[in-house]
Amino acid sequence: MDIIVENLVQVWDDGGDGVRALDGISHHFRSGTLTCLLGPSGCGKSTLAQIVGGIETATSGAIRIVDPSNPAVPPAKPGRCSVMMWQSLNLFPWRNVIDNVAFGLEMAGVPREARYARARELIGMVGLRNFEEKACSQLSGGMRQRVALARALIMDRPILLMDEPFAALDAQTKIVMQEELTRIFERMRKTILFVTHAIDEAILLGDEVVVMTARPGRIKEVIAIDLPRPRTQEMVGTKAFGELYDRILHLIREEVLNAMRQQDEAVL
Ligand SMILES: Nc1ncnc2c1ncn2[C@@H]1O[C@H](COP(=O)(O)OP(=O)(O)OP(=O)(O)O)[C@@H](O)[C@H]1O
Repeated sequence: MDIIVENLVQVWDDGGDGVRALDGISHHFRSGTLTCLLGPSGCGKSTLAQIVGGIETATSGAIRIVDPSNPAVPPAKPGRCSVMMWQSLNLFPWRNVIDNVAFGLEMAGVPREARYARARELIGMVGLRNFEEKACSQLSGGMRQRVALARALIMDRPILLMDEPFAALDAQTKIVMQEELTRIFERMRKTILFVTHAIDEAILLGDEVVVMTARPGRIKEVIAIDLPRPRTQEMVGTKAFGELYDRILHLIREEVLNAMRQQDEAVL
């Protein structure tokens, strides 16, 4: 599904003048591509993901979700065709892996046998075969992340929204999960919005990187990542990767400094 965002503005109620989180965001997120949203803390990345996911409604502007291969079909409702995965995974620790993964289908009334069959497929896909019966409280952070990914994928929605899903992982586990995600993405080709603070992660995963300004969030620049797929960690050391990194770092540094200035002014 294509996600077409037009002049999106979000002003959060803070009991005063309001917090202008997004200020005129327009972008076309193309079907089957992975877009990374990158920007300083508080620039509105999560806000944008939540609005695209239908969890929040924008103050003004429009979102159209359309199937590019079937343009005559009316736009879909944001919440209906997306699923969100957060850093705080919201797994049920007392439930086992398979019941966590199958949760969405259980809520949708899918019979036990059918939902377990699908859950087993996805548990295999994320590399957790034979862990079906383990309680989630007994799993490592990386394994819980895999459960959360399988739980999101089981909904089979065309749009996957990922808000810093790997931020809490140790460096090695993060590398493995990034490679897992690229592998799954190349296989499933969903439209993915991936919020991150990490430039290297954005380049490794993304077809494009949307660099946002300090609050109020606007789009500063969109960088196409033309590295070949499949992507692997070995690419991080290449000249092409380094050039992209430097270019994005330059853009981000300016915005992080702006965000820090804003914070200083708020304290004074
Ligand atoms: N529900 C809310 N109510 C009020 N203000 C909010 C709400 N959600 C976010 N904000 C404010 O909107 C601004 C943007 O927040 P958001 O979480 O979208 O930024 P972000 O770029 O994702 O930040 P970070 O990288 O630190 O997670 C911040 O100033 C934040 O405090």
